Amino acid sequence: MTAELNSEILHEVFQKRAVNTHKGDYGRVLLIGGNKYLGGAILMAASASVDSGAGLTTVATDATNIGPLHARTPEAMAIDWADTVALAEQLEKSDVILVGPGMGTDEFAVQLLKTVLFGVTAKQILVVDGSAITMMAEHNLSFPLNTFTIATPHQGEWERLSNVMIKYQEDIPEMTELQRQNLNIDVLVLKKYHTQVISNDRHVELRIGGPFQATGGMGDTLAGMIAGFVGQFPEPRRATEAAVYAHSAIAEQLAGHNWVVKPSFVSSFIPNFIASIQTNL
Ligand SMILES: NC(=O)C1=CN([C@@H]2O[C@H](COP(=O)(O)OP(=O)(O)OC[C@H]3O[C@@H](n4cnc5c(N)ncnc54)[C@H](O)[C@@H]3O)[C@@H](O)[C@H]2O)[C@@H](O)CC1
Ligand SMILES: Nc1ncnc2c1ncn2[C@@H]1O[C@H](COP(=O)(O)OP(=O)(O)O)[C@@H](O)[C@H]1O
Ligand SMILES: [Mg+2]
Repeated sequence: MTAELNSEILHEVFQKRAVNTHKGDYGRVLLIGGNKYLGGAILMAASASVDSGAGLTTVATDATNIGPLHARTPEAMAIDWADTVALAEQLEKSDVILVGPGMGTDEFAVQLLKTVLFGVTAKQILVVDGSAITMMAEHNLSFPLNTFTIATPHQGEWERLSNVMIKYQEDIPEMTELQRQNLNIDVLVLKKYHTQVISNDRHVELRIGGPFQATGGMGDTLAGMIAGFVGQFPEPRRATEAAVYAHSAIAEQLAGHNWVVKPSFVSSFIPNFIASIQTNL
């Protein structure tokens, strides 16, 4: 039975911060994506990670995106994703790695994705989104065996990756669960109207949110939130569920006075939303 994902998850996951802590205690998050044409995707993921409260956010992206990133989100650090030495250093020291938003699917992107999939370790958490999911499907790549992996496909991306057609995703959820296990995904966030979050201990469904979220960048923002949440809150399954719930709860609040809710608008309300549930005072 699929249970409803409700606001209780927020109270379970959001924890008051201990006073004697510092940025190193709240996650070193590395976001990899944004080619020359899709830089906005990784910029949106970056602001979502920073606004979620990640201790340190670093972006590995096409060099053309670094100036715009710094102008919009100066809290984030950046490296040129073609700089193999800087990339290897960041890959080694990060706690959470998100790969895929706006990455594109060209040969450079495929090689970069392989570097990430082969380079992650058991101490890290990997979040795979967007173009990275499409490339995994196209090139038959495997998720790493020893790294906790969260995949965030929309239905079209899940169809490519799992070969479960969208109509069967709806009618026969058991096929999706079987493929989640076969593909070695620890948490599957199957994004759609009524997003599902499926992990080995439970299967929950989101029943808030709405078509005011049907705008490019909404998933890139969710991916950045998930990275920021798993970087700072314990238990990545529950932290992912909390991110999925908070993302749509914020959008729904904003939809009261907005026809569409811009993804960057959602991000800007994350700190306020978390504080409405949990304060540091
Ligand atoms: N400003 C930017 O730079 C943006 C960059 N983006 C990036 O562009 C790349 C391609 O992603 P896209 O998703 O746009 O394109 P894709 O071509 O990968 O997927 C979209 C296709 O999937 C189908 N589909 C079926 N069910 C769906 C569902 N429930 N939700 C969404 N689509 C569904 C759509 O009809 C469409 O044909 C990704 O890396 C993504 O991160 C997008 O996020 C859009 C904004
Ligand atoms: N009609 C809808 N109702 C609820 N949520 C929606 C709706 N349309 C889109 N969303 C949400 O918006 C996000 C879109 O993600 P995605 O398709 O990856 O966007 P992008 O890649 O453009 O950033 C998902 O979280 C999805 O659940
Ligand atoms: Mg997407």
